[in-house]
Amino acid sequence: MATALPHPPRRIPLIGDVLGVSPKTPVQDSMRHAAELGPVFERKVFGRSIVFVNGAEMVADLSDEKRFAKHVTPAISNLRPLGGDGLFTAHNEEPNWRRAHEILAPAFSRNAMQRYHPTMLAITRQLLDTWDRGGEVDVADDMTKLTLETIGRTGFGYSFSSFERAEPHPFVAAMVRTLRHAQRMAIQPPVIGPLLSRKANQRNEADLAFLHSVVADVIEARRNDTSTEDLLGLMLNTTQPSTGEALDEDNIRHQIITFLVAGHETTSGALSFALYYLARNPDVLARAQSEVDKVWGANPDPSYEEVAKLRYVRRVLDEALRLWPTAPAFARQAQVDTVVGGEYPMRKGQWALVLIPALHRDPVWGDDPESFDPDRFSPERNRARPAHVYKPFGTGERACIGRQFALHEATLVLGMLLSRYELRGDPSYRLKVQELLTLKPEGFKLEVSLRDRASVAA
Ligand code: HEM
Repeated sequence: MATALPHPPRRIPLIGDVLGVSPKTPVQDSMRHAAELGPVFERKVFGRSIVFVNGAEMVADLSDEKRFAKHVTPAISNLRPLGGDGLFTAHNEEPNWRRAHEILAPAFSRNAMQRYHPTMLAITRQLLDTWDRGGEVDVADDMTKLTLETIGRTGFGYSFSSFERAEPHPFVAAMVRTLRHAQRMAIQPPVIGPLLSRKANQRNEADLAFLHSVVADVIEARRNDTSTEDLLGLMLNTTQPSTGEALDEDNIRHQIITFLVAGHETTSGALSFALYYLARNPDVLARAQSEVDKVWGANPDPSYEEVAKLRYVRRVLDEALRLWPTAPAFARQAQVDTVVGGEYPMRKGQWALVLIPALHRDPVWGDDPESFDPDRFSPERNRARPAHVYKPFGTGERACIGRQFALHEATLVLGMLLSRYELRGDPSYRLKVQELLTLKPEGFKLEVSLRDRASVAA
């Protein structure tokens, strides 16, 4: 942006705005700056400047698809060794973006969701089998097992045997390390940084090779299968409707890794935050539980259609994603010379980062944006809010392709857990948000026990 922007105090020449910030919490540090500096501000790190936008009016401008499009930031570019020109990391003009987007669209249709539903339910029941033993559960770990298994089996017919192992699948450990590596690379100092990270780079190469080998196995297992019922079937056996072009094998590998990562990290975080807020808010928990009992009855076996009937549970999820949108930022690049927020000129090619958790605390959300209130998402209050103030799934053509998948899966799982268990959080737990490109409540545990069915029936 051409106009001088507010920036954090104590800027150091050459180094920039690094005092008082931690490489482990870039999002939460930026949220603090947003609260102090207002709807737009700039941070400099080692000579690189990033403009952060979080005001509702300005985000509405950035959401205008005629003037702005997705920008692949340096942080996303660092994920290219993992995702290549897969959907998430592709530049807008790369032909494989539109090709894959068209080829994969049927995998996210209502029909496809109906097909995935029994698998999602079966995997949820595997989680219930382990929770039925009662006692303390590590919420983020269990939600990660569940969501990885769900995308693996519904998308690729591949099981990570997540519930049969004591430790998470090695794919998860390798993936977490590569995400951490990419996050560190995004803020390392020039020249000295690459020298210091030689060993870490070697480790990262080994992790990438391992991730690609898992994916090669996933493809091999389906080599002679001609079905087109899931993501992999569509990629192996169909072509782009508008051109007749197929995806090449390199790109298919990148798409699989993309979906395995994008398809589980964010949903598992969303479920974990929702459970955290349920445990913290007994009134909300009681209301959600009573909705599930009323709509599904005792011992539920919900059909696809019955999941969307859990209106209040869905609001709990929406509100958890308001406070902690688990993919916390997206970037927009000007396609023309323009002005945002009525006063900030942006030249064609300039870009800005939308800090979603700060947008979700804009004054349009009322004077107590930190409070957890699922009724913010009642139909009346939804209608009363301006457009473009709620963006947990990004915006425009490059918004999340898996939105309905995530919402169906998460509502189903929350409904099943609410129906079956008393959920008690540790009252001394203080929310600690872990940042690893996506957000999660770190170290959050629940004490679970089977509900007393007599009281459910009453
Ligand atoms: C609560 C869960 C989820 C959240 C909060 C979320 C959030 C997002 C956001 C914000 C973007 C846009 C990123 C950008 O503009 O740079 C995105 C893109 C994407 N998401 Fe999700 N996502 C979720 C679940 C899923 C699931 C379940 C899948 C797959 C089954 C998925 C696959 C993708 C893909 C492939 C893209 C890139 C789309 C494109 O550029 O064409 N996501 N997601």
